Amino acid sequence: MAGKIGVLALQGDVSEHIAAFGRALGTDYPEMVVVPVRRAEQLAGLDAIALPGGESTTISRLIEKNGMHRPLAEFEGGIFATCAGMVLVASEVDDPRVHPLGVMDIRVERNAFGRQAASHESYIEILGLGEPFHAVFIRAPVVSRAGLGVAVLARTPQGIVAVRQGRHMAFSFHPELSGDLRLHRLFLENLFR
Ligand SMILES: NC(=O)CC[C@H](N)C(=O)O
Repeated sequence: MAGKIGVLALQGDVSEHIAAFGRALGTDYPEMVVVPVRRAEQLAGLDAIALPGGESTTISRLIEKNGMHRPLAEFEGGIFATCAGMVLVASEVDDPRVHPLGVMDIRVERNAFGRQAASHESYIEILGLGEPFHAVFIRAPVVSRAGLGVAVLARTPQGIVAVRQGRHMAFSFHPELSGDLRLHRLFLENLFR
């Protein structure tokens, strides 16, 4: 199947997302490519887009500056959002500097793990995966409210850390950093089934 996955390339860990999706497509989707996306026109023809980790206030500002808020909010493909990306896909965020896209019915709290646990790694259970997942949290957000149409895939004592709504998935942690591509594969299966 030919097709394209975009990675929003305004700020954040863009190259890690490009590499991880490239590997996840591997032999299962050999004709698909991964491309960086910086302008609204580049959204046309994408099957999905990844919103990377980084600084959500900065990415939000750049989305506005590049006229991409509405095109992203209306994007019809799947969205794979990690960390700052999870903040951006929300419908409600605790920080007024972020103008979220409202594509998932979730409320998100930025930097919700407090100073001690701000950055840490742990194995967590995720719905749909047989074995625990090595999750890398870096000043991670949590979901404090998930709407009725949202499937909660994982939670920690601090709150919900993985969600799916239709074709979209969002994670508090960074699946693009741990070398485990099961969540990328789950996303692709969910997108193309
Ligand atoms: N690693 C990350 O993406 C951190 C996200 C950051 N705390 C934010 O809300 O923008």
